[in-house]
This record gives sequence, structure tokens and C-alpha cells, in this order.
Amino acid sequence: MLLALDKVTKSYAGADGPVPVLSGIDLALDAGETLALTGESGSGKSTLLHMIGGLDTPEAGTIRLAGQDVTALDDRGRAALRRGTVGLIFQQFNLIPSLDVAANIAFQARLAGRHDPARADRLADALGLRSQLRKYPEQLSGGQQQRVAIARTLAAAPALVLADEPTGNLDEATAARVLDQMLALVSETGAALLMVTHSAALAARMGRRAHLSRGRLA
Ligand SMILES: Nc1ncnc2c1ncn2[C@@H]1O[C@H](COP(=O)(O)OP(=O)(O)OP(=O)(O)O)[C@@H](O)[C@H]1O
Repeated sequence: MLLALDKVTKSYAGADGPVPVLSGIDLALDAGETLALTGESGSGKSTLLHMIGGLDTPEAGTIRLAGQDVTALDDRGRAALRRGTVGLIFQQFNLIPSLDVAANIAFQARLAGRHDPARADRLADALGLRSQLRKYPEQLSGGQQQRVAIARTLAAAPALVLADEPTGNLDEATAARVLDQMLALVSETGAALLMVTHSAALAARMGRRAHLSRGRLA
């Protein structure tokens, strides 16, 4: 089992006391599996991804990832997890403004000690970034920046890709093509993919689907 969540619970402070967001989430994901996570705006999808990626901590419950208890790690341990095991693709692309596209794509793979120029090239081609490699993030459109962020994560070949609406800035045809690439790469490396999406068409192409509502997964 690559990822196992056991009774993960989280609430945020509200005006009248704590407001529960996640109420005992159980979830298991094997290497190679792909899961679409759907749910209304505000249902807690990003909160769940942040906790799996070690960016936030649950109040109760445990998250085991690649044999480690994420909830028991200190800041350094969680940073190491993000560097080596998890790839995060968020709605904010967090590209490095002083690096060109090629260097942005290679950045995480280098940190993880897994830079493979051939894989980086292949991803740049597959995601339609070949002619953008010497440009800087500010010279790109939102959709191009999003594709660089996706290429950067996949180039590092993480065991688990966590993606929060990774194709939200792309038109339907480009989104479908980018998902093809994500699915091809995770299948090639045996990674698992957990992707938040509002698109039923994209969700239908994932191996499994889970819906988050009222703090619970169904
Ligand atoms: N740091 C925070 N402090 C207080 N409340 C928060 C915080 N982060 C999230 N929330 C609340 O928790 C709930 C879940 O937020 P979250 O961003 O996880 O939802 P989501 O399903 O990802 O939504 P969307 O689809 O709109 O991105 C929301 O009601 C939000 O207001």
C-alpha cells in the first residue's frame, strides 16, 4: 500500500467554535492507481491534499505514505517527503521567476536526485513546451505556466502525484491531452495519481473516483 489514511480529521476555527471540514477520512491507494477526487467548492479537497503532502497536519488520524507516518514527521521530515516521494501540482504554479522553462522543469528532479534529461525533454515535447524552453515564466500564458508546473512535477518521477485541478486553466482539448500525458507518465513510473477535478469527463478517465461531501468520502 503506497498511501493509507485512517480516520483523518480536521476542523478550522469558526466564529462559533471549530467547523469540521474532514470527519474521519479513510482512504487507501496502491502504487499505479489513479483516483479522481470530486466535491463541491469548500468541501475540503485541497485541505485533504495538503495533509497528504505534509503541508498541513490533521487533528486526529494517521496518514501513512511509502511506509512513513506523515503525521509523525517533523518539519524536516515532511520537507524530505515533499522532495523525494510526493509531487504536488497546485492551482498556483509556483514557478521560479529567475529560471527559464527548461530549468524550472528540471528543478524538482534535481532536488530529488532524479534528473533525467531524456525524460524532461520528452515531457516538454508531450506538453507542447518545446518552443518555450528558453523563456521565463512571466513570458508565458497561464495555461503554459500550468503545463510547466505539471512537467516539473512529472519530471521528478515522484511515487505519488497530488494534483489540485491541474488542468483548470486549459481548454477542454488541451486538458484531455495533458491528462493523457499525466496518465502515461504515472503508468510508466508506477506512480499513483490523486487528482482533484470538477470535470466529470476527466474524472471518468481515472481508475477510481471518490466524492467528498460533509467531511466524508463516498
Ligand atoms: N486556513 C484555513 N483557515 C480557516 N478555514 C479554512 C482554511 N483553509 C480552508 N478553510 C475552510 O475549509 C473548508 C475547505 O476548504 P478547501 O480549500 O479544502 O476546499 P476545496 O474543496 O478544496 O474547495 P475548492 O474546490 O473551492 O478549491 C472551506 O470552508 C474553507 O473556508
